[in-house]
Amino acid sequence: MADNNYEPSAEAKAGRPFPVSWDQFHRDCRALTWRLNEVGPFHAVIAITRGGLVPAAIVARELGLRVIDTVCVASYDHDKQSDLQVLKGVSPDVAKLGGGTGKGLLIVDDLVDTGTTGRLVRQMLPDAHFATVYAKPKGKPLVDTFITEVSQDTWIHFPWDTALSFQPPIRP
Ligand SMILES: O=P(O)(O)OC[C@H]1O[C@H](OP(=O)(O)OP(=O)(O)O)[C@H](O)[C@@H]1O
Ligand SMILES: Nc1nc2[nH]cnc2c(=O)[nH]1
Ligand SMILES: [Mg+2]
Repeated sequence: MADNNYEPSAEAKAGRPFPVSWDQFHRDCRALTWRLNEVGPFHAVIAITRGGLVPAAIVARELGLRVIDTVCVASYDHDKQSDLQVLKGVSPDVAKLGGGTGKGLLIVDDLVDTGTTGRLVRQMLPDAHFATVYAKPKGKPLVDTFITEVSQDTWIHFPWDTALSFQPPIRP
């Protein structure tokens, strides 16, 4: 029987796949850190889980930062966007370091897409610096620093979501 409730996933709607290798991701995170180094210094890094954990670790290593916090949010169930849920906010110690408004704090995420997640963290910490590795046009205005812009119809495949697999040759 036909499923009349079928709703295409965000990935299917985006259409254009953009696979990123570990190597490429590491290089892009380093490039991001070179830019952030011009903006800092920062008291602490706040990773937006889960995707922000990997770039936050690399950025923190490069900037010599050892105070790392998380804001835990969920907005996509695999690739279907649902209501944004805040599962954990900023820890009181780190909020204090940022004077309550986030001044001197660095928020890191892997990407901005529609900007829903970015908007929420900006509301929580309006004076923090918000950095992402990748940015799509709708979310770009929310980010202070990013490295690579991709089109809105691109779906980024991160190395922790993918695995090497056989590809048949183009000409059989
Ligand atoms: O700009 P938006 O449209 O809000 O999309 C961007 C957010 O979506 C992804 O997170 P997701 O909620 O899928 O969770 P994850 O980080 O745990 O993979 C990504 O890591 C960003 O945080
Ligand atoms: N992996 C992945 N997650 C997302 N969440 C919102 N947009 C994207 C995207 O392009 N790739
Ligand atoms: Mg995320």
